[in-house]
Amino acid sequence: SSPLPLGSNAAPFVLKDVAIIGGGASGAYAAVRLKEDFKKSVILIEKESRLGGHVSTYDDPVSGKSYDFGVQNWNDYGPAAAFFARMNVSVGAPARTPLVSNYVDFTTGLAVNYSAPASADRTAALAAFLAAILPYEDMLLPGYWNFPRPDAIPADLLLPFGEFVAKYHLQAAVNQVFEVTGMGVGDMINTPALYVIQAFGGPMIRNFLGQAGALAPTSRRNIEIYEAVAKRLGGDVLYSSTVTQAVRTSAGVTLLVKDAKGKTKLVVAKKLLIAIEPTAENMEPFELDKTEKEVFGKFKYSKVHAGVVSHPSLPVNVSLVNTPASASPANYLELPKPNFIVRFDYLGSNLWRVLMVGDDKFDQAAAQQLVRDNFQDMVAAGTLPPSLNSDAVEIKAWANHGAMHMRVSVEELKAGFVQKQYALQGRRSTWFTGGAWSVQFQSVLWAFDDILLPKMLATK
Ligand SMILES: Cc1cc2nc3c(=O)[nH]c(=O)nc-3n(C[C@H](O)[C@H](O)[C@H](O)COP(=O)(O)OP(=O)(O)OC[C@H]3O[C@@H](n4cnc5c(N)ncnc54)[C@H](O)[C@@H]3O)c2cc1C
Repeated sequence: SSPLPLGSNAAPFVLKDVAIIGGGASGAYAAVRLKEDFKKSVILIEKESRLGGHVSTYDDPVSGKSYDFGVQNWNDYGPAAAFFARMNVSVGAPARTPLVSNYVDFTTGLAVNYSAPASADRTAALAAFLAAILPYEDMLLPGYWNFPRPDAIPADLLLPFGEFVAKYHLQAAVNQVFEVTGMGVGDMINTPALYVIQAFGGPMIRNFLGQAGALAPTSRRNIEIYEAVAKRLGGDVLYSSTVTQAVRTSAGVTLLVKDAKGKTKLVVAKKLLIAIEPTAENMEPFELDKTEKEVFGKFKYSKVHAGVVSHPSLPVNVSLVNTPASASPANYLELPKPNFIVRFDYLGSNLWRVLMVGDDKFDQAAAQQLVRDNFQDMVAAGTLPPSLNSDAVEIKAWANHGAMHMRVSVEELKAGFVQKQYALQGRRSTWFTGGAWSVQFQSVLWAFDDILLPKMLATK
């Protein structure tokens, strides 16, 4: 009853209960649960040569130390602690090196005379933020399963975040919300509050308020969790592989999968679980129908990059925080506008982490150029000392995180976007997980999978 195999008769044939696309947070976790808990045969198709998606651990050959420049830690939310235990990865509170913040306008390279909010004011604002969003938490986490009808969406969620901040007097928390994760949405102040709440949210605030913990492997190598998953999945992963063509019907799916060497395989599966961002480019091989195209075509998104860089002029034990001159002395709603570098953070061993966010055209070349330009501007402005024997910033490691923080306009939300998006679940034997269906936090996505998988398996 499977759809007809595609193309090449020579391609080896793989028959599975579920084919999963993308071995990041949501796909790798789903693969383990489907295989071990639900006793399904799975095949995980991952385009890189490793699992783990946004986790980037840099093993420094000089110092022998490891530095995480992607995912920093896991909110102790939902199944997170249990999953680490299950994978035999020992976890503790994440190591945090205290850094001194130096505020610099990266558009000019000049230092900014900025007074960060007092810590007591920030804590009070975070507590007020949590109280303000508490009534909405069940509508939003761990996904939009209980999202209200278009005419019942709380007005707070549709306010531009800047107005939400003003309404609840959250000014003293804004720079922290932005610097930690809120910057992912780009122009945070003008983004609907819904998406900033999703980018920061209850689990994160509880962590900062000391009401909930955060976890990280005690090895100080965050990739350890996905190395453990890879071991458990063994030959059920096709690495360095992507789908080049797909036939999807209500009876099942057939996928033509190609690896880096150009070798192809046909995968026939009863169900398909797509665990990658649904950009037009990513979805192209899946031959979306009109309904799917209409929904996914509405998404706007950011592009995110992170790197490990080095230069003798960069300051040790310091975080250079991008702060517009207009934020001086204490205008907390003045934030960098995309495309921007958020910070240069000292890691240790003469290494710094850079994190940057841009629009949908912000590619790796543009991001790396921005690093070099922002750095040169700081030297030219006298904010950083010149160095006699080293001009350009050296890029030691790079992660192109691609499209993230999928979001739509208030008008689309009021036109029932969330309901239309969720109605795609299960059509043509295809199910979806990942950030675009929930939030950009690994432990929340694991909790999202815990809800999704039984629904997926309950269908014929
Ligand atoms: C710099 C950075 C720091 C972060 N820090 C944290 C943090 O501290 N804590 C936290 O909880 N979250 C953090 N996040 C967010 C978190 O990593 C994401 O929300 C989460 O990884 C999203 O999971 P996902 O399954 O949707 O996608 P991903 O984890 O990105 O997984 C997608 C996977 O699919 C693969 N893939 C992509 N396209 C294809 C294709 N066409 N075919 C096959 N495979 C494909 C990718 O290689 C990847 O492995 C961070 C994100 C970034 C970028």
